[in-house]
Amino acid sequence: MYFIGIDIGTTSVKIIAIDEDGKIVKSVSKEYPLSYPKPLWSEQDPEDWWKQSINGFKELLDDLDKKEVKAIGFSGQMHGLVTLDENDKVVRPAILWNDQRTEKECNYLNNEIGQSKISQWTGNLALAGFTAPKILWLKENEPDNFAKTKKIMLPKDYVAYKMSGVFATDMSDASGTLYLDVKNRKWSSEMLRVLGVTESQLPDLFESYEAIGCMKPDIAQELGLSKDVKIIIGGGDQAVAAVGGGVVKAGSCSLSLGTSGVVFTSNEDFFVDENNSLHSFCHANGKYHLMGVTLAAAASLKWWVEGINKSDDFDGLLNEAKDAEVDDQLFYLPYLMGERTPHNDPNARGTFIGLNITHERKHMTRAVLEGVAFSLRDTFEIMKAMGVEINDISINGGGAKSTFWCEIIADVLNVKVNKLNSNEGPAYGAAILAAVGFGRFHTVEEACSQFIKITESINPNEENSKIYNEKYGKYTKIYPATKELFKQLI
Ligand SMILES: Nc1ncnc2c1ncn2[C@@H]1O[C@H](COP(=O)(O)OP(=O)(O)O)[C@@H](O)[C@H]1O
Ligand SMILES: O=C(CO)[C@@H](O)[C@H](O)COP(=O)(O)O
Repeated sequence: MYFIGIDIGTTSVKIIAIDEDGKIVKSVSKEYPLSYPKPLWSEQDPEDWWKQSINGFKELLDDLDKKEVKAIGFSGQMHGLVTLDENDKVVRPAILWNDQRTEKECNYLNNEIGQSKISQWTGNLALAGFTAPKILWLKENEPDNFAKTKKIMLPKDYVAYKMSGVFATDMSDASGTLYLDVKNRKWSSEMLRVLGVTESQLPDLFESYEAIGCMKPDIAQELGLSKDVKIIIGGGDQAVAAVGGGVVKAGSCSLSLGTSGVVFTSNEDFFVDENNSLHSFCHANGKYHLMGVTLAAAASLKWWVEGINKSDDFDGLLNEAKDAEVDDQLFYLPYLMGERTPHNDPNARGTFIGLNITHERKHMTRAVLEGVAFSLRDTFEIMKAMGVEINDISINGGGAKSTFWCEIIADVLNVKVNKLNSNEGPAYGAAILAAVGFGRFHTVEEACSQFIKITESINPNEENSKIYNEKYGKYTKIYPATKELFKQLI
């Protein structure tokens, strides 16, 4: 038996097949472009997700016994606004999670409607990347497109819809729209009224491990699969990555080093932190979770390696950076796309501070890795202040390929960092949800306990932790000192 997990990531679609014991049999990945048509904008064409998903499936299934494929589970980048017209054609490019154009709409929601109502209705506050402010933006700036929109969905739901014909989403991904009543796991009628959207424009809600239907016969035929292959809706990539990392028990913690960086804890019950500064969302196991998000984590490294150094040699640049001593005077702020946790500031910008004549590329690469780790520590500190006790974290995402970066994170957070038998994060979690939805397991927890193994633990280095603790103290002073300047510069 094979279960397939598909993750519609920001840089690529990743598809993996696992067997009934959770062993990865094959994995493929297909890239697609990301466009920044204007400052603050970030968009993708949903058709690219679909085309590359089909190409990826064909490659994955090439040498697998197709009749053994039983179920497909989904995961995807969260918050993206996908709009379809009455003929199910995409109305405009999807507006992504890291798009920052909605400051005005967020101010309207948080200040005019008011934070207390928004939080009471949804469990969260308006942030620029969330879906609700994007709908308000569309209504105001592209009224013809708004009028044409008959279906509103999230990235993975678009691919699942094309594959199954069922208009569906799940609680974990829907949490990031800001029009789900997270606590009660239903659409918020109050928020829909504010947005001018009706429930008929929204997908039906499922839990992440539930089957929404089967593969459409024409797609099954194209891929050589049975039309009885079950489609399991899956979830937002962060909740699903947490499943892939076994973070399903209350208090357990994961860290994702994808395009974004995320610190995530699993909770039994719905909970909102004092300042509502963390995302308070439904988990993919039917319960709840909290997370904080830095918008440019591995995106900072990709920008540095590919964009600035015009190289594709990630390992080469990272190896070079190992030679640089920890330098307590050189800092990097990773706010290339504005920032969510803890500043919630679309105007924040990336910065190197403290450069001197002796600095070389290796020092700057190291500063990039450290700056992302410090930004993740900001969320970690909020969680610790809430009384969440974190002794170890499981790590996933493309950045976790670098043991050096994992070591820096262990030192900066002063916790043990666990690498797992699968570094495929969301795609692996999606395959686990497929196995649960097919009926191989009764619960997500049962599947995780059988499939997930720690392969390597990285303990913090006491001396480096001390140095980084002091360096973090200085780091936290840079954003407040530059905040007003960033605003004036934009
Ligand atoms: N060898 C490497 N070491 C560390 N990071 C890497 C390496 N190769 C790629 N990456 C990082 O992995 C990121 C992609 O991670 P991934 O989890 O696939 O992101 P997403 O799901 O957002 O598409 C790239 O942005 C890049 O910075
Ligand atoms: O906005 C969020 C979570 O709230 C991001 O985590 C996106 O879901 C995209 O994730 P990656 O592409 O970085 O995995």
